[in-house]
Amino acid sequence: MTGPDLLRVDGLAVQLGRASILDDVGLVIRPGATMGVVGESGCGKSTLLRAILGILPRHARIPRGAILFEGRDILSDQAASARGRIGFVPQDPYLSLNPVFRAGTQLLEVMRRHAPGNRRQHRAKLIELFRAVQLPDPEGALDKYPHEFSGGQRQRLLIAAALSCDPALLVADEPTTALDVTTQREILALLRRLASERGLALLFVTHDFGVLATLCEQVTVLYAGRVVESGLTRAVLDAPEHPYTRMLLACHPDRAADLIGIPGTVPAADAQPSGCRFHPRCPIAHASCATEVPPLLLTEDRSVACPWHHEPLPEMAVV
Ligand SMILES: Nc1ncnc2c1ncn2[C@@H]1O[C@H](COP(=O)(O)OP(=O)(O)OP(=O)(O)O)[C@@H](O)[C@H]1O
Repeated sequence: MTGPDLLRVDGLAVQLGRASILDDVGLVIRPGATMGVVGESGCGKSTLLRAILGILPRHARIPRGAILFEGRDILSDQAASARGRIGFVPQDPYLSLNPVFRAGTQLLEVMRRHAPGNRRQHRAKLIELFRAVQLPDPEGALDKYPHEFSGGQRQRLLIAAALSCDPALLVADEPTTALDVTTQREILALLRRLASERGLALLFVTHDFGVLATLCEQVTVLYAGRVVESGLTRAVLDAPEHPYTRMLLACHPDRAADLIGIPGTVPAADAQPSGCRFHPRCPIAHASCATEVPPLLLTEDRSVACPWHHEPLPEMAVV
């Protein structure tokens, strides 16, 4: 792929008190590209999205790193407004709408704060977006309360809201986990279509390798707040190299289930192991893995943070 970067995260560290939630995290998304972020629960996926969206908890610190969006460092106050072109689709449509206000009232309020134009223009744009996300009765939808929509329809509403600021990047935190399987498929197909029709880039957090394979050209695998492997999704899924990625995938040959099954647990963020953070769970760990932080090595089609990635894993490494 060529062209300028749309989003570039460089050497990002996030701390909450003494806990190192993210360390030296980097990723690059080009305009119109799709990137998935995977890793077990607690690996820092949501924290990465929150840092990009500027919604980290108040006590979070960013001791190192940069987040460049359209070339501007959005961690600095002056450039924070550049985040206006990043749309966010939340995880749970049930929790993300206020039940006591009509859909139109809530979404028009979001547009009043973030989109240019007056109320009449915002209304017309919302109806057009409702059409684009295939919400039934787009005009009547503005006057309905959240409980009058199904879960899938609420997610469509929130996707329309995310599109209302004309984003160049749509960030989504497991936007289909609260939905049934059929609705999940429809929402994923919708996101794929919108992304390709509008030239939108997608940054997608998921637990689901099936979702990853269908929606994301590239993948970043996080473990305990660090990137362990990144590259083209097809290459990584077909031939994972980092022991962590290999074990994740070995647990889920159908690649459509939640990530469970690697012996041990993700370390607590305030008790990260020294050296490679995966070494206490790694079946091929060498002595140096406990002391030396492995750099990301560039191989032919990806980056991998393990000098021993060519070594085979012993059988029964996963439960
Ligand atoms: N507000 C907070 N205060 C303290 N620790 C936090 C806070 N938010 C997250 N953490 C810790 O940061 C680490 C990463 O959490 P994060 O939610 O980013 O992980 P995740 O990969 O998105 O997990 P999940 O898949 O379960 O959503 C975890 O150890 C978590 O306990």
